[in-house]
Amino acid sequence: MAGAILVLNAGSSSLKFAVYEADDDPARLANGQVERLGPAAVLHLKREGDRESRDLGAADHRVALTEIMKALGPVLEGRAVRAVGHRVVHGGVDFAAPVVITSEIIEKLQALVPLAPLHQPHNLAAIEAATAAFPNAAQIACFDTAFHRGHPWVNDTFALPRHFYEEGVRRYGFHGLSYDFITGELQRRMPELARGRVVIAHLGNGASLCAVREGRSVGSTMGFSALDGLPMGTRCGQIDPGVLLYLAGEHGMSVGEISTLLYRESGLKGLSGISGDMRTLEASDLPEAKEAIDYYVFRLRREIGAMAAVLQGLDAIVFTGGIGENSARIRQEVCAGLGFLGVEIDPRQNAAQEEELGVGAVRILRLATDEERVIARAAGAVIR
Ligand SMILES: Nc1ncnc2c1ncn2[C@@H]1O[C@H](COP(=O)(O)OP(=O)(O)O)[C@@H](O)[C@H]1O
Ligand SMILES: CC(=O)OP(=O)(O)O
Ligand SMILES: [Mg+2]
Repeated sequence: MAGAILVLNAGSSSLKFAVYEADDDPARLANGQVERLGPAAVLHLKREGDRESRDLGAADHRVALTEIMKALGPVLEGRAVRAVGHRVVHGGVDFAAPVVITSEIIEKLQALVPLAPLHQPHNLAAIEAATAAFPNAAQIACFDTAFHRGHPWVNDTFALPRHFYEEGVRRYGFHGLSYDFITGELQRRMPELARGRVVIAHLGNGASLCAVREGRSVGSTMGFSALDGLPMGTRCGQIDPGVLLYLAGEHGMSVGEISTLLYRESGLKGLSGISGDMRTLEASDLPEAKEAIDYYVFRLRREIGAMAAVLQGLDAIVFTGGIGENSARIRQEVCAGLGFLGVEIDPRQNAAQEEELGVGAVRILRLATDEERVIARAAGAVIR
């Protein structure tokens, strides 16, 4: 029976999936996602040039996974699933490369749930569901943190007493599977640029920047958790730790309440009071929507400047992720304030969603990311 590799990627607002042949550079048989998880989720499935979208109504990650498994029935018919590759957002200090999942590993990943509450529980639930559905398949974990593990120490630490670093209180960085894919694309298609100084902006529901030199991560805006750095759909991004002390001390907020506030009620959603979804905000005429976007753009520009300083110069900016790939407005507004770095965007090429957008000294690229492909390659290598 022909073999297949299934990939599951639980993001904070989406559950993405893909099925590949179990070959060397595996051909993709189908892919898609359940997006806008919440009260009005939508399932998209692409297969052999066919596209289908279906409203699911209210769906969380669990419901989404059940619907995806149903939708994949016909794709998997007559094929044995040899491996299931999982995105696991937090690998902590122990995991710097993909691993075959065992019960000991699950225990270690479980311990990291408090560090990535919007992702890790769903990643683990997907592992459990896939193990039950495909008991003979290898289950493989691929980590968002792995790409950043070669960070220089100054970029990896906080200015806390040193024993905290040993304990694992470090700046890990996330979205590593996406950065891995994009740097791979640069190496394959633009090798000269791949040797240069590149800032990759992964702007999805979660968002971060990665400073890449010679294909390796030397800095990122995300840190110990996926809260730091840029503002996101529902997450605050960088915040003065004094605010947290104030909330605990003066408002008497518990750890759980502060966690809910920072992970689920802040960012674009908190600022606008309307939505954490960029499409909704861009379509709104309310001043609060514009203000939330203004803050998003301001912080993005500020952090791109910081990453350019980490790299001591800038050869290219790459936009990727749901917002980076699709929002001409965000790309335009961000680049408009970066002329001093040699960043100049062509409004026509940008509006036309072309790949090359820059007309100044710094190249500006819009590239679609493919975290599932990176996971499939790793899973393929394991079963070979
Ligand atoms: N055409 C578009 N214009 C603006 N924003 C978009 C567009 N398409 C998707 N987005 C935004 O992308 C974000 C989701 O990104 P995605 O990378 O799919 O999320 P996740 O982090 O869950 O993987 C949402 O804020 C969504 O509104
Ligand atoms: C790490 C993270 O924030 O991921 P996502 O953008 O998929 O939610
Ligand atoms: Mg994502």
